[in-house]
Amino acid sequence: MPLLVVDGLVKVYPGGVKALRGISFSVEEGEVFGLVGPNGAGKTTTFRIIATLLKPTSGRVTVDGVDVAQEPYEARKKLVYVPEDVGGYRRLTGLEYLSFVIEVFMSARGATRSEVREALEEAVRLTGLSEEKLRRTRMQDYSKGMKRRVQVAWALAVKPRLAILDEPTSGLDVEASYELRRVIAEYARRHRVTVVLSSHNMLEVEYLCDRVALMKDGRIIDIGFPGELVEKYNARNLEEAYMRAVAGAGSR
Ligand SMILES: Nc1ncnc2c1ncn2[C@@H]1O[C@H](COP(=O)(O)OP(=O)(O)OP(=O)(O)O)[C@@H](O)[C@H]1O
Repeated sequence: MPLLVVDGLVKVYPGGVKALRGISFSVEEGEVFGLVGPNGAGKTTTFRIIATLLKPTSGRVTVDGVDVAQEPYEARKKLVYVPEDVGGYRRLTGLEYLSFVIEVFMSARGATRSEVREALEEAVRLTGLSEEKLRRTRMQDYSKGMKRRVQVAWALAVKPRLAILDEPTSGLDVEASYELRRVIAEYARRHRVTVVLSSHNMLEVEYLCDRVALMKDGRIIDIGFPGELVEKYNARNLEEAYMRAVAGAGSR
């Protein structure tokens, strides 16, 4: 059974905005799966439903066999959600932040002290920062890129069944994005952590994702391996494939 199953999700927000119009996809264990599409396509809404933070109007999601609407507490033990902009915790140092979030996540799963310590060491390693810098610098004083790296580091280091990363590299410069992509790709493959991420950047998902879903206006217009989609739309790259898929979907 796939690790993540999204089946017929519909979300109508109060006020009548139809954010999701019936989307379905599934993600296998260890896969890096990308949702791509423009602003307002419904990526964050999908993530918030999977992460148990939002109830769908209809449809169903299971993570590792657990229905997220019926058993949200069980589901939360299996997943980590890193929103695009994590606020708060500004006054904690990087190390305090990592210790806090790792402790909260792992103790809910009944981890031992030594497992928590191991995850913290792993997270420190994944940040690429020295422990000294993490000990000295408050979250509010990191650059946006470093903050994202700290957040992604803990999300991967606790080895969840599913890591949901909302636009992990948005707003980062070329070097910081490259480095963060490398960390995600390498870690997911090495530890078989299933990753679902969103991005506006087609080149990024082409590099990072095993499979992608192309979204527009609350619908998935196509889904497949990046190379397969490029070929299917007779395109030079995923960006061009996306544009052709959108044009085709519009004329149907
Ligand atoms: N709380 C809300 N109340 C009403 N409408 C909302 C709410 N949150 C999102 N929407 C609307 O739902 C639609 C989908 O938004 P969503 O944030 O899921 O898209 P997105 O693909 O993540 O976009 P972005 O790339 O800009 O983050 C948009 O039209 C948005 O305006």
